[in-house]
Amino acid sequence: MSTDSRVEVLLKLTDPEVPVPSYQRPGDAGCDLVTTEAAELAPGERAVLPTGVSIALPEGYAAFVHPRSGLAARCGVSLVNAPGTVDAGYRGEIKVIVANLDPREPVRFERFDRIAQLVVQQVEKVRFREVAELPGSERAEGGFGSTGGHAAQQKDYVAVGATGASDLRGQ
Ligand SMILES: O=c1ccn([C@H]2C[C@H](O)[C@@H](COP(=O)(O)OP(=O)(O)OP(=O)(O)O)O2)c(=O)[nH]1
Repeated sequence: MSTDSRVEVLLKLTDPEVPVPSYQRPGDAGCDLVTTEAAELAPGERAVLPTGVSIALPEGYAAFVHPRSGLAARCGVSLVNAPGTVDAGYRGEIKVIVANLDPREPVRFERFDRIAQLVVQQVEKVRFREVAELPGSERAEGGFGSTGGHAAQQKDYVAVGATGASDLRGQ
């Protein structure tokens, strides 16, 4: 009997030289994804980079493409859509939408540089039931800074379609 409790995910390499994504250390939540194309991003620029892998997740799972914090801290690299969502039914190559948020320095990726990490999670499917009134709660409609704590950065938020922006002020 197998003692391996890990969830099996089918993987196809769309680039045969790509290393199979793996966890760097025990306890890591994400496996690193590499770019198969070299790219240079000017400050503020973005690119959709191929990873050379496609997967078939079991039903009830999704994979999330997360930024790598080292790249973010050192180079200002983030993902435009962080976290990117890979649906269980998606069979195409996983792509990573990187952005260079550094205001001054360009960033260069070489082929097989690790640019993101993939976190696989179980996801619930819900069935929406429409009601006239929602049950009460302590937070009620408070949001967008309603608990305070960042007065120095306080700004007025204008919600698209909102009639009264004051509802959304963080105070
Ligand atoms: O960072 C990402 C995000 C998504 N995808 C792939 C897998 C996902 O299943 C598919 C669609 O993504 P999403 O649903 O986020 O995109 P959409 O803009 O809503 O497109 P669609 O209309 O195809 O759902 O694109 C990636 O490869 N990388």
